[in-house]
Amino acid sequence: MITCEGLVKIYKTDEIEVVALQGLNIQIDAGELMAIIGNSGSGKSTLLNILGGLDRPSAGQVKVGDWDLLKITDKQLVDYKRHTVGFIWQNNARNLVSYLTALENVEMPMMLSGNYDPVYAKQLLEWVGLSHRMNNKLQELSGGEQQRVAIAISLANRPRLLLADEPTGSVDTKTADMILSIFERLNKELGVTIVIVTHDMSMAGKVGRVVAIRDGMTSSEFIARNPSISALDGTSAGLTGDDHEEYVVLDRAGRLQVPKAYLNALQIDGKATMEFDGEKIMIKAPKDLSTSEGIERMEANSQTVGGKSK
Ligand SMILES: Nc1ncnc2c1ncn2[C@@H]1O[C@H](COP(=O)(O)OP(=O)(O)OP(=O)(O)O)[C@@H](O)[C@H]1O
Repeated sequence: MITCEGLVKIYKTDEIEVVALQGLNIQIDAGELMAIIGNSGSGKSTLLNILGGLDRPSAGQVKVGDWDLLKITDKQLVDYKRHTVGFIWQNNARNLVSYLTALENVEMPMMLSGNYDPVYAKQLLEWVGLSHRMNNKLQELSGGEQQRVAIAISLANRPRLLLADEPTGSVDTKTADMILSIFERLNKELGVTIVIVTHDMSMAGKVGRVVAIRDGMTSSEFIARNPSISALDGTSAGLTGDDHEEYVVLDRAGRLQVPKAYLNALQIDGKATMEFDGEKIMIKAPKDLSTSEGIERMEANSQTVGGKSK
C-alpha cells in the first residue's frame, strides 16, 4: 500500500534549511495496523503529513496505492485527500464542529464529497461505541468521546488509509486502550490500513509492527512474536521484553543506522572497523593509534611509504 524509498523532506525557512527526512525507507502493506515511534524532531509528523497529502516531499519516492505523491498534481491531491486517506490528530478540534451533533459531524464530509450515506454514518458511530450519543452536540461530549467522533469522521469517505498523529496524546490510559481496540476493530471489519504515530510506548507495544525513526531515517523495526496475543491481551508494557523482536533496518545499498548510545559506549566517531567471521558482522572502534600496537603499525607504514618514495 505504501512505499517510501530515499524519501527526503527539506523545510526552507529564510536562510535556514532543515532536513526533516533524509532518505527514509518504509514499506507498509495494505490492511496493516502499525505504529511509528521516534524522539521529538525525528520526522514522524513530517512523514505522516507527506503520506496524508498535507505536505509535499522534496525528493525520493513515495507511493500510496496507485498514487505517486512526488508527481501528483494539486488537483489530484484534492481527490487523494478526499477519497484515499483519512486523518486523525491529537487535537481533534481541527475537524469537529462543536454546535453540530455527533451524527451531523460524521454526515458533513459525506455531503461535501457528494456521498451522503446516513446509514453508514450511524454504523461508524456504532463501531466507535457512540450509538447512544449520536444525537448529542459535540460540546456535550467528553474529550475521549470527541476523539471517537473524530475517528468516525476520518472514515466517512471510506478511505483505504487512516493516518493517526498521536491519537491518544490527550486522553487517559483507559480511553487510549479503547481507541486502540477501535482501531483494531476497524482494521479487521473494513480492512483499512492504519498508521499510528505515537510517543506512547504501551500503545506501540500492542500493535504487530513498530517502526522507529531516528534523525529522519528508519532505524529499527519491532515485530510482535505472536501478533494475535500481543494485540489482544493488552498487557504488554512496551516494546522491551519478550513480546517483540527488534530488527535493524538496512536500505537497498546495505546502509544501516547504528544507535548513538552504542557508538558513544565504544567511543566510535567517524570511523570503525568491520569484521565478518562467516556468521556475524562485528563493528568495533578503530585501534587506538597511541597504543604500542598502533605505534608499531604507524612505524611499519611510514617505513613502507618512505621506502617507496626513495
Ligand atoms: N514547517 C516546518 N518548517 C521548518 N522546519 C520544520 C517544519 N516542520 C517540521 N520541521 C522540522 O523538521 C524536523 C522534524 O519535525 P517533525 O515534526 O516531523 O518531528 P516529530 O518526530 O513529529 O516530532 P514531535 O514528536 O515533537 O512531534 C524538526 O527538526 C522540525 O523542527
